[in-house]
Order: sequence, then C-alpha cells, then structure tokens
Amino acid sequence: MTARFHVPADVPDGERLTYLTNIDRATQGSGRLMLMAGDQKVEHLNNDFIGDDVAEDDGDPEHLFRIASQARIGLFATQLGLIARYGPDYATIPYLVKLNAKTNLIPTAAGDPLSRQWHEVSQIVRLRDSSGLNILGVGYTIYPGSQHESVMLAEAARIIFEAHQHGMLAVIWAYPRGQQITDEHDPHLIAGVAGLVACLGADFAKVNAPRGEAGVLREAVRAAGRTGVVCAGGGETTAEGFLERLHTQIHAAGIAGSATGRNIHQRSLDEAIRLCNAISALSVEDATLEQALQIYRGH
Ligand SMILES: O=P(O)(O)OC[C@H]1O[C@](O)(COP(=O)(O)O)[C@@H](O)[C@@H]1O
Repeated sequence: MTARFHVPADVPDGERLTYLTNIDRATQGSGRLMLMAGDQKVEHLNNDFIGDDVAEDDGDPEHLFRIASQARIGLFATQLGLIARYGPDYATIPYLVKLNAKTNLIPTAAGDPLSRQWHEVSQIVRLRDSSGLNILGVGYTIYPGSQHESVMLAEAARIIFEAHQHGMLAVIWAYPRGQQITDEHDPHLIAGVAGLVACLGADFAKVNAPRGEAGVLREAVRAAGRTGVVCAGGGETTAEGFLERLHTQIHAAGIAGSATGRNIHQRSLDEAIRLCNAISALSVEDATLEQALQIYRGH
C-alpha cells in the first residue's frame, strides 16, 4: 500500500519526486514512521551502552549499523560523524542526520537547555550527493520552555525549510524542558509542542509519551494536524510491554509511528532485529498485536 502524502509548498517542483520518494521510503509506503534512534551516544554519553541489562554488542557503535542494515526500519537517526564513518559499509540504510545534540552533563537546574545546530543542511546535501548514501532527511531537537527556545525555534524553522528545498524530510524532537517546565509529560503541554512543530513545518514531531493512558495522545495528534506525531520509546522495558503500548498508541490515539532508541539497541543483534521487524509490522502493516508478538518471538 502506498499512502497519499501532502507535499508541502516549500518543496519546489523540481524536488517533489525526491521528497515523495524519501517519504515513501521512510514510511515504507504507509505514511507511518518506524524510526530507530541512535543519537544517544551524545545525548546520554555511554550510559545507555553498557550495564547489566544492556547486551554487550551495544558497547560498539557498529551495533547500531548492524541492526539498522538487517532489520526492517524506516529511518535510522544519528549524527553525521557516525554516518560518515560507518555509512560506506552500510549503504542500504535509510539515514536521517541529526543536526543538533547535547550531552546530559549540565543538569537543567544549572541552566536551561540549549542545543545548537552542528551542520548546515547544505553540508548534508553535499554529503548525500557526493557519497551516494541514502540520506532521506534531517532531524533537530527543540526544548520549548527553555529560556533559549527562540534560538532553537529559529534554527529548526530554517532547517526544515532548507531540507524541503532539497527534497529531504524533517523530523523535530520536541521536549518541553527548562526551569519553567514542571511536568514534561503533561498531555496538554505535549499537544502544545506537537502543534508548535506543525507550525515549524516539520513532517514528523517526535514527542515523549505523555502521562496517562495512550488515548491522551489524541489531543497531540489533532493539534499536529498533517504533521505526524511519533513517540519516543523510553527506557528499556519488556518487548511485549513495548509492543502492546505502541499498538494502543497507534489504534487509540492515531499516532504516526514510533521513534525508538534504547528499547532496540540495548538488545543483542538477533533480538533487536526481531523487535524492529515487529515494530514495523505494527506501524506499517497494521499487524495485530498477536502477529507482532509472533514476529518478535521468531515464529
Ligand atoms: O527510545 P529512547 O531511548 O527513549 O530514545 C528516544 C530519544 O530520546 C533521547 O534519548 C533523548 O532523551 P532525553 O533528552 O529525554 O534524555 C534521544 O536521544 C532519542 O532520540
């Protein structure tokens, strides 16, 4: 099934086909995204990649590329440095270059978060065209509520426009954060930032799952309109629990897929691949929960 996509007006005529091809590939023809998040080596340093509950495979950055190349995914998001270093050996992966990132070393109590752009979109276009890598889009994180939000909102708006000018799609990670934010997981606030991302012009808004049952996400889905809302995966949970939550988020709230990091890469290669394939089945093929669980269990 190939979904019908709205092509935004900042995609010029000459780039329409590229945009449609990119969005079709990223959503595996469904309009829903299965994004594998691999940006935590900056966001959380090495904390997510080692520990009693983390597969030993995960200590090596190549684990991310092995999963992304062998599993069924729509987009693999990470920083340009890793893509440039490993991409030539993993040319079939559909990449999204995360354009900003910051570490977690400075707590919010010491100052509101500011995460600035590392690269210009034109540099990503140069990398795409000179390397032949399958770079479909760019990503950027905003922290609405930070006293520095105006810097990030302006960078995000320009990045999205530039990405569309080159037929690439844009995903915005939107996390309300800063000393003025008392509850990052407030469903109404999350709906507010989803609507904000729509105003920036992004194709997808990646938000943290709000507090409460999955149905509360409906407000965010409505607020974002034609911008698809996808949810972060959160800390590692059981695969069964993860798939059940995603199934409910899709069917009770109408979210447009998922953006999962730790719940995928903290598992061994074989298990991570099975889980990705199960997530894709739920997101892209409207598989039932039982069918997805069978895929995860390797049946
Ligand atoms: O599925 P996960 O592991 O929650 O990851 C989702 C996203 O959350 C992040 O880990 C950042 O989250 P925080 O800023 O809340 O720590 C991103 O780097 C990642 O893309």
